[in-house]
Amino acid sequence: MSDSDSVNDIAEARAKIDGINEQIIRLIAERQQWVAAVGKLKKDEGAVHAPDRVEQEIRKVRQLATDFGASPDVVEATFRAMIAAFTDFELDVHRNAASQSQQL
Ligand SMILES: C=C(O[C@@H]1C=C(C(=O)O)C=C[C@H]1O)C(=O)O
Repeated sequence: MSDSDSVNDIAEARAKIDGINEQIIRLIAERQQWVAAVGKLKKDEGAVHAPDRVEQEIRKVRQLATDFGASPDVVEATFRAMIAAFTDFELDVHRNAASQSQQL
């Protein structure tokens, strides 16, 4: 398979993108497990939103993007969207865990 600078077949480039999507989703699934763990450990719903932590992560991922040759703006936008979705997910996990512990 040719590299991204010399590829001249859209289907071949898209097959690469599809393979990368699969790797990203594997990592998202792994990330989800850890976000769920955090959601169970937080004391209350107010703690689920952690804006200082989000900004700290954004600073880190922008630097990592630069180190790896990715666009910091694309990486920031991607992470802001992902973290927003995970925060909603974490809120569900936290609520379920809280209602289960009330039933015990
Ligand atoms: C996972 C956490 O909770 C939420 C989800 C985050 C994420 O997906 O990175 C970051 C901050 C919070 O909005 C956390 O506080 O670490």
